[in-house]
Amino acid sequence: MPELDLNGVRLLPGHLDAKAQAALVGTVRRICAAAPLMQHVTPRGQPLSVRMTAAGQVGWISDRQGYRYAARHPGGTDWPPIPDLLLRLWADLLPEARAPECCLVNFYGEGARMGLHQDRDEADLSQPVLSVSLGDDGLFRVGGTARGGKTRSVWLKSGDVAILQGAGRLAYHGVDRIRFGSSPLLAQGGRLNLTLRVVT
Ligand SMILES: O=C(O)CCC(=O)C(=O)O
Ligand SMILES: [Fe+2]
Repeated sequence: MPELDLNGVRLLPGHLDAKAQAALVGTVRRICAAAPLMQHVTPRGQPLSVRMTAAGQVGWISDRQGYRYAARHPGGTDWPPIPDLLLRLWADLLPEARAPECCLVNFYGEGARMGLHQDRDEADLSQPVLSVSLGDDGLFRVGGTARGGKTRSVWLKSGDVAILQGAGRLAYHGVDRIRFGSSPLLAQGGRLNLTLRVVT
């Protein structure tokens, strides 16, 4: 399928075939076994609807103390390593970039969403963020680099890859809703989104 440009965010529809998607689900299950999915709270104590974990040297967490990258899962264990499959995908698509240090795992159950935000907790914003969607369709909204601008929405499907880089690196983005049960990939339904990030 042809590549799309959403306010500088590159979208590669159907980049991963069914076999690659199934293999990635296996790697996510292994990550979750070592570092269980958690429902973080915002600094004000509001629970996020998306459940999260991570792989890599650091993982993104949020609690009463704030949002940040942390060297350990809140349960006290190290984050498991980033799966080779994902490291290869990154190297193939982003040969110029530094190696990713975090793979954030987002799980959207029925009704979960993510509000519009910029990804800017990373130190070097010249480095891209690579996102992989697996499972149920998610309605992805992308705006410009200022809050309140015009936005565009597309349904992200299982196997789609998005790259936030250059002009799109600081684009506001979020997930308004998922079509629960739209994909057979996860037997219990839901959407997984994996983002690879250079953090330091
Ligand atoms: O789920 C998605 O497609 C986007 C996730 C996201 O924006 C994030 O984790 O920062
Ligand atoms: Fe984001």
